[in-house]
Amino acid sequence: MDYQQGDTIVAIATPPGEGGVGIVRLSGPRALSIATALCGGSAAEPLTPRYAHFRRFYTRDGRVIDHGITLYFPAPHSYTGETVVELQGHGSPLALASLLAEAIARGARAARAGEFSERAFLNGRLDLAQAEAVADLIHARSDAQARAAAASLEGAFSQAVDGIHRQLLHLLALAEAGLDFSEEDLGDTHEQAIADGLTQLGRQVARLLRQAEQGARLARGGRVVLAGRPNVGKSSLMNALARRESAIVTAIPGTTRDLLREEILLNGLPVELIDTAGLRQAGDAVEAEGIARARHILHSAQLILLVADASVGWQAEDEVILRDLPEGPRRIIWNKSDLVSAPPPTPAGEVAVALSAQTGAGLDALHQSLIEALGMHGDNGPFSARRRHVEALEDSLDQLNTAKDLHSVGGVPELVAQSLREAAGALARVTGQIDAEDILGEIFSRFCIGK
Ligand SMILES: Nc1nc2c(ncn2[C@@H]2O[C@H](COP(=O)(O)OP(=O)(O)OP(=O)(O)O)[C@@H](O)[C@H]2O)c(=O)[nH]1
Ligand SMILES: [K+]
Ligand SMILES: [Mg+2]
Repeated sequence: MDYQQGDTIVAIATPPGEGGVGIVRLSGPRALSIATALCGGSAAEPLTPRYAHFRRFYTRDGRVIDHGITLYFPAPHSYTGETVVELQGHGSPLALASLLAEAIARGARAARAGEFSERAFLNGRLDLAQAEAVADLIHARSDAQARAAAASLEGAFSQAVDGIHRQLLHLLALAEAGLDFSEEDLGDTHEQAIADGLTQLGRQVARLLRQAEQGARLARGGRVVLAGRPNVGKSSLMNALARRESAIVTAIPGTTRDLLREEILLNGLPVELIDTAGLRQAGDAVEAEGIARARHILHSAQLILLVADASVGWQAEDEVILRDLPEGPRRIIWNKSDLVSAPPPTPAGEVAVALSAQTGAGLDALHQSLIEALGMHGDNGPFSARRRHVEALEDSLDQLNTAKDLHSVGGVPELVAQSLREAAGALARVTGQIDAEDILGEIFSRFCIGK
């Protein structure tokens, strides 16, 4: 894309609210002329590239809105690859809103969410995986997430993808060379080289896929839902895990009605805990709504903790709840174990953890069980990734395996080459070298405005 084409976008790049500094960012062919006008027009010295100018910012009728630093980045040496100007004033929501309105009045357009990063991608300043890492870094909620996103932004993931992509194209060239000659011409060494290449690339993609899965898990975090009969101690357990009195605990069954959320860190990864209303025949409309919400949220859980009362053992009502749970990982939690000498028998085929939310006994074992059930043990992966990347790598691996199978039985060389081409294409989707248009809206709309 020619960076001198298209409109000029503007946004407040700093978060909403009061702060020391507030930044309005312009990008596009008219960024310099609009910023110059905002800074008083031709009366002031022209802006020098990458130089911090102290400037007043004016309305069209000459009123001073604020003053601060103006930075000018001529295309293509900017975040977006277009001409960018930043006006860095005070973090006053009203002054920033005026500045934004003035820029729009002078011909800029309010930027959509993620539009600066989208332009950076379209202008080749970032590949797609890196642009996604920008959003992941901004939204990171744990140190491990931030570090992984920074690694992706630095290109750790993209370089691994590109490296394999290059080798795949090389192998494809080799396979295609075979199409023009009969087998006798090229001989066994040629076929052996293709076989070796397929095996080796399969291993590399499989390894990268595992890392991407770790990275995606890391970026996503986990959601754990606490469910069970009234009064078994779901809210008590939530408070014990969150280490604060977040939920109301009383001896009255049906205490919790709304969904309650707390975030905890497990092995450096954020996990969202959700406490729910006790599941039973509801007493009133409020409780009925709480129970409906509880049942609904169970479907989005990565892990369900079905809490039961160790002092009374497994009840018919527990069994009904267990049978109604959606498919997926779950654990039985024998709470109130402080009241018994040994936990009661657990239903066959279920994994249980005995603990006491009140005394804290058994909480460490629960932590371990959560880490294991959510696959959060060990290495968090060297970079952040997303479901989209994992799927593309899976496709690539599938195609490589197909090529390998076809080749090993002496299948049609054209089909081997076709599978290799598809394997390369799937990799290219990760970094957005191909098929990017369809997903840009989806990816960048989740960014914040001004990024
Ligand atoms: N002895 C003992 N009592 C507990 C334990 N955990 C919770 N309780 C008591 O059990 C009662 C119910 O606890 P809650 O945490 O409100 O139970 P809940 O499952 O959230 O109840 P609802 O929100 O009404 O469904 C309270 O009186 C708690 O003090 C425990 O580990 N040991
Ligand atoms: K209760
Ligand atoms: Mg409760």
